[in-house]
Amino acid sequence: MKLGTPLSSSALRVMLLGAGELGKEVVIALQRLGVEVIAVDRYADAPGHQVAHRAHVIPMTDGAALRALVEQERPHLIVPEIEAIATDMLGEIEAAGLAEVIPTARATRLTMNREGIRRLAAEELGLPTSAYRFADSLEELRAAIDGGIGYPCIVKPVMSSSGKGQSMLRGPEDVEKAWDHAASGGRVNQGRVIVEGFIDFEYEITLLTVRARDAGGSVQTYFCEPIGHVQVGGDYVESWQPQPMSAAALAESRRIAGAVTDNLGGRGLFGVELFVKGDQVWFSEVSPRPHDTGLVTLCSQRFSEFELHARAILGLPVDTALREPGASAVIYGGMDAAGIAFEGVAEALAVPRSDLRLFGKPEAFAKRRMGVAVANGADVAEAREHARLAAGRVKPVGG
Ligand SMILES: Nc1ncnc2c1ncn2[C@@H]1O[C@H](COP(=O)(O)OP(=O)(O)OP(=O)(O)O)[C@@H](O)[C@H]1O
Ligand SMILES: NCC(=O)N[C@@H]1O[C@H](COP(=O)([O-])[O-])[C@@H](O)[C@H]1O
Ligand SMILES: [Mg+2]
Repeated sequence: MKLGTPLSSSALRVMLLGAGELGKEVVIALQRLGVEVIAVDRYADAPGHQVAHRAHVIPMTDGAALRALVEQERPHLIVPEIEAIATDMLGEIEAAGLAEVIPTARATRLTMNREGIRRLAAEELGLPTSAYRFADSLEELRAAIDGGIGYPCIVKPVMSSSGKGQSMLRGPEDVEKAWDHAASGGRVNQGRVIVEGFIDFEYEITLLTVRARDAGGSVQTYFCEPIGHVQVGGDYVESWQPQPMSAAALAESRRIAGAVTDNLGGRGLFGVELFVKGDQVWFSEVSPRPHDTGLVTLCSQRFSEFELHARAILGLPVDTALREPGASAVIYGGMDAAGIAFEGVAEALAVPRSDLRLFGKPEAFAKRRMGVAVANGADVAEAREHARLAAGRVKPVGG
């Protein structure tokens, strides 16, 4: 893939579908390599819009609108950044040779819907996962739980992320509430849910896995050090790298991540989510793109997950080495308001070895991720302390 000069006839053009906090960092990484970047999202002034060469707002789940924009912009690469996209149209675009879809149109189709990736991992690849069933109505959901999943269990819309619409159920009295919550919480209301048996894991990790060309030009699989994280209500609040693991659990994690990403194919970085107990590992899900818990790599790796994604998709070699222990801690909006301001930034940055990203989202919600603190330390425990302290000092206030 030849790199050229942005905004000229030699430009290599990349279109991001989704321009949130993760996309913003990918845009910056691509621009550092002289790529012309077009950022697309469902709302105006998304974080990635603010740093791209051009910005567009379209309903990305509308296939016709997506095709029209691709024909107008003629990107060489299309890089999905969020799951809610008209992935069937991505398949048509790929088949027509209009653009290359990262990592592949099939990977984005399978992972946008929990059913696609779960059936692939568990039924085709035979990988260990929680028990699961799918349901299209409250009655079917009750029947699935009574018919074998049991309690506790977790209900999620088949299309959602960041914990939206997710509930943990402890008994029959929780079923109706969980169904209603799922119906209102998915990014695309499909009226279908997955119910999963609860896995009583010791810890959970994201294993960032990169499919990139080596010096000889063939695609190889590279693993980053495991990232540990804490989730509240299905959304990540803290992550750190490296997560200590037994040699057996690490080998099993790599086996699972290798199997899934080999099958999905293409080039790019994947976030493989795994649950671990002792030497036992369960596959949970995979993002065929940078992962929110991987924000920690902004301070812990030689190259962040965003830089690795940029390199991999451009056909360039990668280096997944850890630099030093690091951690990240999320900053939520804490209120529903547009154009908020942030106090305490100087105090936050006075925390030793800390840094911040304020994403610039035009509108805050109480539980919308508006920023993140990252920090290093002598070890993971100290890095976590620094990151938590820095994040806690940033106070969103009304604009
Ligand atoms: N079967 C399960 N057993 C135990 N915990 C679970 C299970 N499924 C999900 N969780 C918990 O909920 C979190 C979020 O679940 P999941 O990753 O499926 O949601 P998500 O909406 O796709 O989130 P994201 O987009 O942030 O990855 C998991 O990281 C884990 O902490
Ligand atoms: N777990 C997936 C994830 O973290 N995705 C990140 O959040 C953005 C959407 O945020 P928003 O809902 O605040 O617009 C996405 O665009 C992506 O950057
Ligand atoms: Mg997840």
